[in-house]
Amino acid sequence: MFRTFFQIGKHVSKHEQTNAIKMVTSWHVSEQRRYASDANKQKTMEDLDGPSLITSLYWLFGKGYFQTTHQMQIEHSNIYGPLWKSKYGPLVVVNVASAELIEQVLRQEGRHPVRTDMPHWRTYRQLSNQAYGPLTEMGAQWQQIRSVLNPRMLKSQHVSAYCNPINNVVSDFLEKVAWLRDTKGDGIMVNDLAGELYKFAFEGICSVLFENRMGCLNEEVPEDTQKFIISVGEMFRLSPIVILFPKYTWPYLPFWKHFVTVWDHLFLVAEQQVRYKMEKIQENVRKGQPLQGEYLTHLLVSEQMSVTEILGSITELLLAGVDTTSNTISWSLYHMAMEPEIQEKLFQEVISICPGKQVPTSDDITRMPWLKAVVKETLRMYPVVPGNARINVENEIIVGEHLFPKNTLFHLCHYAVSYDKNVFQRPQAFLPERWLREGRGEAKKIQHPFGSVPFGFGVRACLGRRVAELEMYLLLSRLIKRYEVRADPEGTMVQPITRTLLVPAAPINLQFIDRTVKQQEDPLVTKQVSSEGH
Ligand code: HEM
Repeated sequence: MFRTFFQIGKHVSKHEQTNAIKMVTSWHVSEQRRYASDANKQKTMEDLDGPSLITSLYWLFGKGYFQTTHQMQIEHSNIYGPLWKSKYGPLVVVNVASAELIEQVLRQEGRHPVRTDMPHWRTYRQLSNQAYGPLTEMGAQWQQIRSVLNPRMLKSQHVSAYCNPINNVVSDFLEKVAWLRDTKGDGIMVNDLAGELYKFAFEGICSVLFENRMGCLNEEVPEDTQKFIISVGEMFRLSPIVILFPKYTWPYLPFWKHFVTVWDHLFLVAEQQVRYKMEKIQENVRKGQPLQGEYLTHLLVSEQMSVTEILGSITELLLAGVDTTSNTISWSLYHMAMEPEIQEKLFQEVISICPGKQVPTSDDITRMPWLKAVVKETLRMYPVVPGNARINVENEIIVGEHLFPKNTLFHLCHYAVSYDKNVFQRPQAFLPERWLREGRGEAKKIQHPFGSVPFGFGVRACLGRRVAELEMYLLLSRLIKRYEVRADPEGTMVQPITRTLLVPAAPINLQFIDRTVKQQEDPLVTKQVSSEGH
C-alpha cells in the first residue's frame, strides 16, 4: 500500500505526502484493531517469543556473542522470526529484523523521535553540568537544537563549502600514506589502516567545525588529540557494558570511573576549541574584521544557543565524526584490494572526470556513480550502526500483527536485514552495481527501500551524513587515483565486531602501489625478485 502511494506521490508535495502517510498509518492501526477485536485476538507484546534474560546472558557471555551482537541478530531472527522480544540487563527490547517491519516502526516514530533514553550518556552530563547535544537531547529541546545545527550541516550549498578544507586534509593523508609506506612499511605496506583513518576522520571533522588543524596527520600526533581518539573508542566500548547494569549500581562498577574520565576528556578537547574560537572572534571584533567562517564561528556568532549548549553539541559532533567515516573507508579499501576489477572501475571513473592533476570538487563527485555505489555497498555490508533503536513515546503502535504500548523500546536489526536474501540477492557478495540505476535487473526488483538505511531515517537521521559522504568520496577517489591498493599477501580475513559501532576486529594492513611510478617499476615485482635473490 505504501509503495503504491509513493508512486502516486511523485506528483504531490512533501507536506502532502507526510500528511497522507499519517492518515494511512492511523487508518492501518484502526483497521487492524477493528479486525483484531472482531476476531478477538489482537496480539500484544506478551505473545512475542524470545530468549529469557538468562538465555540472553548465555548467548552473550557463554556462547561469546558479546562482541558479535550483529551476528546474534541473524541467529536470533532465524530462531524467532522477524519480531522477537529479549532482555538486555534491565531493558526489555523488541527486536525487528525485516525491512517491512522496520519501515512500519520508523513511519510511526512521531514528531520528536527518541532513539533510546541513553541513561548512561545523559547521567554523565547531569553529573558534570554539561548540556545535551543532538545525540542525547529529547523532545522539543532536541528539535530546537536540530533546527540550529541542521542548515550548515545538511544544506548542499553550505556542505560544498567544506570541500576545500576537507581536500586539504586528504592531501595531508596522501602524504602520510607515502611516509608510512616508506618509513614503516618496507616501501609498500600501510599497517593498521583503520588507526590511521581515525586520525584522518578527526582532522576532517575538525577542519569542518573549526577550520583548525589538529596535527593528527603529522609524523608525531599531539598527545591530546591522540587521547581524544582513544577516548571515543573507549566510550563506545564501555557503553554496552555499563547499560547492562541498573543505574544505582554504576558508581560501584570498576569501570564507571574510567567511563567518566573518557567523557571528561571528550568535553575537555571540545572546550579548548570553543574557548579558542571565542577569543579569536573577540579579537576580530576588536580589530573590526569580518566575522564569517566555519561551523563553530557561525554557532557562536548567531547566538541561538548558549556557550554551554554549543559545547554539548560540538562534543557530540566530534565524537560522532571519528569512528564512523574512518571504518567505512577502511572496509571499502579492504574490499577493493580483494576485488581489483571493482577498484579498476573506480580508478577509470575518477580519471575520466578528473584527469591529470585535477582534484575532485563536490560537483565532480555528483558525476561519479560508481564511487557512490561502492560506499553504499560498503555501508550495506558493514553498517556502522548495526542496530539502531526507537522508542514510540507518543502513541501505542501496531507493528506486524502486534500492538505495542507507548514507550516500547524497538531494536532495529539493520545488520540482519542487510544480509537477508529476500531483500538482497547474494548478500555475502560485495556488489556495488546493485545500487546503480541501470544495475542488475533482477537484484533491484527485490531491494526494499528500508533494506539498508545506514544513516537512519526521518527527522532524527544522521546530522553528519552530508559531511561524512563528502569526506569518504574525496578520500576514496583521490586515494585510488594515486595508489593501487592490494591485499596483504600474509593477511587473513578481517571480520567485524560490535563496539556499539561496527569496527574491524583486527588491524587492516594493505599494500599501496604508487600509480605514478608503477608503469616504470612495479615495487611488488621488484620486491619479489630481490627476496628471491636472497
Ligand atoms: C559513515 C558515516 C556515518 C554513518 C553511517 C552514520 C550513521 C548514523 C546513524 C545510523 C545515526 C542514527 C540515525 C537515526 O536514529 O535515524 C546517526 C546519528 C547521528 N550522526 Fe551520524 N553517521 C556517520 C557520520 C557522522 C558524522 C561524520 C557526524 C558528525 C559530523 C555524525 C553525526 C551524527 C549525529 C549528531 C547524530 C545524532 C542525530 C540526532 O539524534 O538528532 N555522523 N548517524
